[in-house]
Amino acid sequence: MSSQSRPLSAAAFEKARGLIPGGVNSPARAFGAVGGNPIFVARASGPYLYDLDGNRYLDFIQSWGPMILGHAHPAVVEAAISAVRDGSSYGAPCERETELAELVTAAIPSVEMVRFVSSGTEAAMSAIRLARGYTGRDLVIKFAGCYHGHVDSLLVAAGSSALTLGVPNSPGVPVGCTRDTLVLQYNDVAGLAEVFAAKGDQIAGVILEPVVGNMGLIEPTAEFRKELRRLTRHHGALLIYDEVMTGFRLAFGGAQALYRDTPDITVLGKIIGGGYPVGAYGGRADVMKKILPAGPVFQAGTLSGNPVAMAAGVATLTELKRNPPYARLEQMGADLVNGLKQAATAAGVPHQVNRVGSMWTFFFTGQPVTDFASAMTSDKARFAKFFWAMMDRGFYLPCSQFEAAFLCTAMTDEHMNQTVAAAREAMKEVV
Ligand SMILES: Cc1ncc(COP(=O)(O)O)c(C=O)c1O
Ligand SMILES: NCC(=O)CCC(=O)O
Repeated sequence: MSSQSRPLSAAAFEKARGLIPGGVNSPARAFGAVGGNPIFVARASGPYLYDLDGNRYLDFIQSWGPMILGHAHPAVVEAAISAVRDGSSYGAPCERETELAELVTAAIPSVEMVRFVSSGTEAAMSAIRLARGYTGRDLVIKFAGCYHGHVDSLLVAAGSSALTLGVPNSPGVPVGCTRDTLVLQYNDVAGLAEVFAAKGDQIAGVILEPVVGNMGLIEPTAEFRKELRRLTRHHGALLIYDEVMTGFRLAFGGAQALYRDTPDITVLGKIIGGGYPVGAYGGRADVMKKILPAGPVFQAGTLSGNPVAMAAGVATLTELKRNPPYARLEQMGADLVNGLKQAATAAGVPHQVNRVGSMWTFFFTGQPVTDFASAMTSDKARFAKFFWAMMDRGFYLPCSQFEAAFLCTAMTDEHMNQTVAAAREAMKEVV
């Protein structure tokens, strides 16, 4: 595909910028790290996005993860339409909530009970409050470069757009809100042991992305996971897996199924709402029963358990259960990444590619990427050039080096081949 022209997107962005800060409702989509204007999406279908100017892109963002079945999957569309016809929100319980809760708890054994909210941010915030309420302790450990939404106490050394746009610790977050947040390096077993030795009896919980997507994709070591479980258990702290990205993506039961881990609390979002606003947190029944009105820990929401989001979530999980795509996504991911590595090697571009299943990141660095510091060795200017070289060929990659890319079930081997062929050309433009 030749270089694309986007005057209508440019005009739409200009107009939005006068009305919406930065022209966007979430900074991750502003193209801040790569320069230039974001595309404005007119519609999306299967693996493709179409912009206002009529250009088509193979979409490796997939709404930052939720659209594992691709855009506008017929079963999800039907379920949502049917739910809307029954009324969009009640502020009263309905059976669609229980139906999704049944699917989630059956898929993830550590989640015996689940509470639905409206975003991943809300879910992570509530999970932290629950851990503190349950243990009667204040300290929470998080890891540099992990992102858990924009809740004040977790917006410390945060990944995703906070990192990309240079505000891992945002103005407006009072020191008091983050005083009880301890930040460690991902995969740093010695650091973890040290903090638990010093403060173990004050630690309410440890929250992490069990596979990180928000500083680019980073895998946990087996030792790190093992020590996390051992130390939290030993010291009476709760282990919180933030599976907003990985839940129902890396396996039906999430990263914890892949690794056979058992966290105390799991944070969910994205896929479980099938593209509608949703979040959830769940875990051991004795812990979850501390939430109001079963227990004293407050958490509420007008649109929590929204029937349209529940219906879309039920349709998505039902489809994933009926036709498990994980083996095929794994194979497509492996083929794609091998092709990208070959393209980079042929062009003499130093690189590291991290991948778990259908999530991957191509880092422009020669050094293995295992934590925040090694992710930072990437050549961001080269990444930006590659991003635009791929955009111009019709491939929509994450617009930051520090984000994961996603595959969806609507993609085929042919799409992977096309992507590799485009990358071969694009790599020549970045050296
Ligand atoms: C791991 C993780 N946790 C939490 C969140 C926050 O979710 P949301 O954007 O729905 O608030 C995100 C993504 O944004 C995420 O990737
Ligand atoms: N890693 C980025 C996200 O997952 C969220 C996108 C957004 O905040 O728009």
